[in-house]
Amino acid sequence: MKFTKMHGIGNDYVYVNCFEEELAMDPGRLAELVSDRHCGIGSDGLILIKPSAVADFCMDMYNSDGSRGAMCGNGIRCVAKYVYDHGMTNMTTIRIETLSGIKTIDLTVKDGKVRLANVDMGMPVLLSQGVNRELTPEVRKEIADSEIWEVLDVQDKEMSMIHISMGNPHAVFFVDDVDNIEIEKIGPAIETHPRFPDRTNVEFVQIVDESHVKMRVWERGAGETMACGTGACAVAVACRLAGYSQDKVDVRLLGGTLTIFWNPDNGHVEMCGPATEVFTGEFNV
Ligand SMILES: N[C@@H](CCC[C@H](N)C(=O)O)C(=O)O
Repeated sequence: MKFTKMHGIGNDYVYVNCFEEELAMDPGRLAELVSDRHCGIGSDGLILIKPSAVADFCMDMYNSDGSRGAMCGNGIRCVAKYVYDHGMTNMTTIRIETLSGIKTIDLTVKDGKVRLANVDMGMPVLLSQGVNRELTPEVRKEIADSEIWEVLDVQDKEMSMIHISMGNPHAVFFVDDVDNIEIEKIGPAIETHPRFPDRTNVEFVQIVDESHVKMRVWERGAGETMACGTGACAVAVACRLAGYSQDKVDVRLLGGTLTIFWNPDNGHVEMCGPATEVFTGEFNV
């Protein structure tokens, strides 16, 4: 099977062009095999680039444990770069179908290659306290502090979080020092907490100033990763709701920085960042 290894600020996936390749096995099992950092290629998961009946292309993503993800922010920038750089389209505005809807990506191209991708990630949804409330510009203006937060009992400690969906769920916690979090211990405890029957992604965020924050992520189905695009969007929304940041914020992750803008006019979140192709190869299945 031919593949391409790509990453979005260190969040790395194996990409398979399904316009040309046929999968020899179930994609979840394949994701586990290719992701193995000793016996496979090594990645946070697998992303299939497929034809779409409703958009220009379709992205189908799997975490390294074989579970399917509805959306992947770093992955979608890489898919957009792949289809442009490999001559599958010459459009610089591309619509990509995902399990959480169609996303539009605007590409910045230099010397024939994609350098930056700006993704319309859609409207965030508040999940705290078990509600499912679209954060429209109107809701955002009137929402009360008491509706935003939820207290979670984690390992006998009460922790306040803001739970946001960006097409996939993110539990956001504010801390004083992200570098000192025991993420290997607390990450899985929150990911698999009985409060989240479908598990959740977990973010720890430290405020630097009104337009800069630092975060680390424990991803559902993958563990700690260098970055998470949907996670950075959820963090920016949580920071804005909590009154810690402005609409536009630079989110610094272990692998680099994403610029996130929560547009007050249409309620959509925009994510801007790079995408990188590392190598191509063949995997024996
Ligand atoms: N790394 C991704 C998110 C991948 C899916 C996530 N682990 C889930 O299961 O929801 C990103 O960049 O958004």
